[in-house]
Amino acid sequence: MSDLKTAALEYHAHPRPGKLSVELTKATATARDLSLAYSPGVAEPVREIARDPELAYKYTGKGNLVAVISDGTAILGLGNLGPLASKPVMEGKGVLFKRFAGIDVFDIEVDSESPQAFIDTVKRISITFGGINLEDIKAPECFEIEKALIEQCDIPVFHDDQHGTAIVTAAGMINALEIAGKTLADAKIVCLGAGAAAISCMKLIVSMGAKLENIYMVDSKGVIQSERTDLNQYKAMFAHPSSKRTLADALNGADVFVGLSGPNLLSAEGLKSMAANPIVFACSNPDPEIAPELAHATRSDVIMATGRSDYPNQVNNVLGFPFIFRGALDVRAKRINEEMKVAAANALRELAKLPVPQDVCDAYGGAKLEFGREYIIPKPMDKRLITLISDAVAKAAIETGVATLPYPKNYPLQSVDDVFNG
Ligand SMILES: NC(=O)C1=CN([C@@H]2O[C@H](COP(=O)(O)OP(=O)(O)OC[C@H]3O[C@@H](n4cnc5c(N)ncnc54)[C@H](OP(=O)(O)O)[C@@H]3O)[C@@H](O)[C@H]2O)C=CC1
Ligand SMILES: CC(=O)C(=O)O
Ligand SMILES: [Mg+2]
Repeated sequence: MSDLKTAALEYHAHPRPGKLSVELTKATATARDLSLAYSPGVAEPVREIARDPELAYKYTGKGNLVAVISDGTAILGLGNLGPLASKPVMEGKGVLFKRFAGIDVFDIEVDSESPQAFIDTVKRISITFGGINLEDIKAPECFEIEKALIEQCDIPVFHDDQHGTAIVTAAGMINALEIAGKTLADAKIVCLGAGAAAISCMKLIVSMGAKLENIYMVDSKGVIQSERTDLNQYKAMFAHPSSKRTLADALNGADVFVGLSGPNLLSAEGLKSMAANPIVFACSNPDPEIAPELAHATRSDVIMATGRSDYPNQVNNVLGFPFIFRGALDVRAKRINEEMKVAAANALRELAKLPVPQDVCDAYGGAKLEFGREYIIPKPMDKRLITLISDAVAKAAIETGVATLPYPKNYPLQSVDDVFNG
């Protein structure tokens, strides 16, 4: 077994199985405490909530509780391995929510026979939570599922692989283009993959200034172009007239490659054919579309990012979902709208340009981190993410009328420790 495999299995198994547990937030030392926490005292908040459902936010953990829910149909880039196998990833998302944004998570793995069964299950349990983070559900079913749940639930429902990924990718791409001396409006972009993450990423960058006709989306059958007759409605949005048919055709002269597909699908030859200062976001997890070592050996001018924690430039939705939900929960937003997503992307992009605190450099091996080819996007350990992204999201929610609470008194948060100092 490789060192990483052994260490990863050991980490998950010991000293107790898994990565999360439930903690108590109130005193439970005496009979008096128990008479408040349970019978008879618990009847009082029950009666209050029955009278006014909004009081669930006052008397229960609902307002700080997010469900991370999967059917296991697209677990990272590992494919459809079923709901139970997705549990380590869903627990992992719970770890990130808690560590970076102080949000409690129940991970829920649903064994559903159809998208409708999944929708019905999630809808029925949705009242438990302040928000729902859908995870690792494959396209195209994920689009129908998210749309239905947004319509049926009165709490934020957010498919992280779509929107979390899109927000972080857009931020990283705009910064990388700036470093390469290019612009989003002129960039020729190849997106390998046409699933949940890819469709949403390309939609967001178009809304932020990329031109649809400059985007070549490539699925397992080749370039998505007007003559294809096998496209679902989501892929069809990206079809335009083109003589390009293969990934190699699309890569020739391209400025940007975004991989949201699977491992080792970008060859050295393909990378060689890209324009000067090529930007490569090989975001498939855990194994990228091209290994950074091969990319750097192939092109000395490449600006390279992966979804992984162990290389520079981690373009991963961890930079988005904890802070976006924090902001949305704190103003009790009814949904996470486009303005909130763009606000998050811009906050993330701008943070990358600020001087990096020493503790963040220390957490990443001590090297000085500075806006440039090896640092296009902030690091997950940067405490300023909660300050800036959650603030931007909360303000955008208020400005666009989806917030039901005013700007919080404890904002902008300086750290996770500030969350309950309202
Ligand atoms: N770094 C990050 O933050 C994130 C990374 N990802 C990564 O993106 C990838 C896709 O995830 P997701 O969108 O949720 O999954 P989906 O199942 O929704 O989409 C997978 C897509 O990959 C395409 N694909 C698979 N194999 C090939 C191939 N050989 N050539 C071209 N395209 C191929 C599929 O093509 P077809 O449509 O023809 O079947 C499909 O469009 C995963 O590797 C995941 O780890 C996802 C979210 C976040
Ligand atoms: C990062 C993530 O959500 C994924 O690869 O699916
Ligand atoms: Mg995912």
